[in-house]
Amino acid sequence: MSVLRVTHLVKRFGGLVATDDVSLTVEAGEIHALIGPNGAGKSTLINQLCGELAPDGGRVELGGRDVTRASVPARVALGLGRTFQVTSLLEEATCRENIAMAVQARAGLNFRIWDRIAGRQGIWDQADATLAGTGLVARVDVRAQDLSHGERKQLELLVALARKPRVLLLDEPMAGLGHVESAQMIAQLRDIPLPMLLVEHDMAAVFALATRISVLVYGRIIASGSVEDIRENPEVRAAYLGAEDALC
Ligand SMILES: Nc1ncnc2c1ncn2[C@@H]1O[C@H](COP(=O)(O)OP(=O)(O)OP(=O)(O)O)[C@@H](O)[C@H]1O
Repeated sequence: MSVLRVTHLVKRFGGLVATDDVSLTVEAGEIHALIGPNGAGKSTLINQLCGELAPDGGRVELGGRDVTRASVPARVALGLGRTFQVTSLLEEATCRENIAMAVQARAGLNFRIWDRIAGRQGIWDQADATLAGTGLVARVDVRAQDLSHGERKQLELLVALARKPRVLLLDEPMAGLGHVESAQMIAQLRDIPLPMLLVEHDMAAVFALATRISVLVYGRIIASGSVEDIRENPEVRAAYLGAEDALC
């Protein structure tokens, strides 16, 4: 059974078909990358998977359950985790607090009784366990607003992981990162033992991480296959005309 299954998904904005009969799966143990030129419909697809945008047709299944009409929180509760193109951090809170709040949200606890609940120490312990061995371990007490762009991206990923998802949707995790930070992010993603759908423009990162690649152009998946299949596919190269170096 696929961890995530999308079947014949359609989304229209007026006359524009932004997601045009898209079918794809994310299987256990795979990093399925979704690539495509600007405006191809990648964000529109992710937003439908998360429940932020209702599809006009088709079906989304999470762990075999139909979630096509399910709310965002219902999907999170079923194990859907995501990172965002635009930051979702609590700026005034430290790294440790950002993660603790994600742990707490998963536990469904009330913020006002945080100091009184028996499980308080457990929340901090889980936050520390999430941070242990990561590039942020020396930055646990730094506020999100004082982190570098690369550190913020790392923290966003850890916040998503603190919710203990079963599958991760990653929306451009490399965006805005320099060479060194990208390498760190690739290493961090490689260490995560979760199936992922990775939307990314950075082809070096896609080729380094993906076990399967699907190519979206004008809302349609025009090719899907291994890294080698996609690199050599003439239709894909044509879709990236002008940016062919990206596929080398
Ligand atoms: N809310 C909306 N209303 C109308 N059109 C929209 C809306 N959202 C997206 N679109 C259009 O749908 C198409 C797909 O956009 P989308 O943002 O999903 O592409 P993308 O592949 O994520 O692009 P990028 O790589 O630049 O982020 C574009 O033509 C866009 O202009």
